[in-house]
Amino acid sequence: MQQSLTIGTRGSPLALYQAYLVQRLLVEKTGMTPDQFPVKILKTSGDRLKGHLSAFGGKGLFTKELEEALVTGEIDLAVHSMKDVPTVGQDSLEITAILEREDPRDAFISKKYERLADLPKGALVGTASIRRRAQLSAMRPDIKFDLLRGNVGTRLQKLSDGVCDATFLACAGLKRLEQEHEITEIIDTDRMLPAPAQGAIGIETRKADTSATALIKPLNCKATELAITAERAFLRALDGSCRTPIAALAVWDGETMVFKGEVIAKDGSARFSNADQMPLSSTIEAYDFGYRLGEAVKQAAGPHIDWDE
Ligand SMILES: NCc1[nH]cc(CCC(=O)O)c1CC(=O)O
Repeated sequence: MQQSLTIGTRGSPLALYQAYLVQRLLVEKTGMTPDQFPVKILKTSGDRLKGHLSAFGGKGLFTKELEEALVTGEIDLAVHSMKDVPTVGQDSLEITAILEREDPRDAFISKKYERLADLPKGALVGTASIRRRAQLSAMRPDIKFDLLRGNVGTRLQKLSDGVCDATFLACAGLKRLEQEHEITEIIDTDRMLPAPAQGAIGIETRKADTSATALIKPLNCKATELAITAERAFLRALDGSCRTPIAALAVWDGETMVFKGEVIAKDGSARFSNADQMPLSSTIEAYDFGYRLGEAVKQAAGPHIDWDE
């Protein structure tokens, strides 16, 4: 009999869904049984705090404890939303597989208005995301913001309670939680470019754990891996933390990667973007491509953007 591998995850419904998705895929691929992939819930600092994520150091809030548990061997696999994974990680760990990406777009959700364009002057939007806030401010300087924190279900409940006029959530999470019917309007990526890696799930392992690596590797989706590599390289070139509003999306046109990335001032008053396309097939090419585009944006944005404070 094969050994068992413990899957570590946060306890939110979305995190749990993702952990059990990985368990199911592993069972399908390996012929092993679900109990050989027990799921262990860990609380992360991101699950405890209130307020703006960026005000708490940002980096790794939802992943740090999972990575520590991986290092100590308490768990063998960590399942992450790649959007929440810092671009600089632990040396002894690696993202071994990235699952096929779900819809990367953002969804506008409101009980009062049918479209984003219908929001009246001075409407109150609930979001803890500095990227969505900056992008929306650039489009609509009149909009007011309120922090809306908590997991997807909590936020939807608060919206129903009328604490704000609208919110934005990733389509991916809503689809996975079968809450797609909550979507009021899907926002095209030309209007709101998603966070780097939005919609992608990654599985992290210890580099030294070659048996886990061998089991996980077949779950990797190459097209998604290359896209996420480029988007995260763009992010890394611009900012190691998550305190600057940065967006990036790579999509495929056949063998050609079509990339767009941007950095926005927190108040939406300045915006620097870059787009390019290139046929590529290796992670090194994807990384270089995204990194170069990020460096160019950083150069252009320079003093116009408040990088960190
Ligand atoms: N930071 C929270 C977070 N991390 C990943 C997702 C959505 C799922 C995904 O992008 O894969 C969300 C919630 C949201 O932004 O709506």
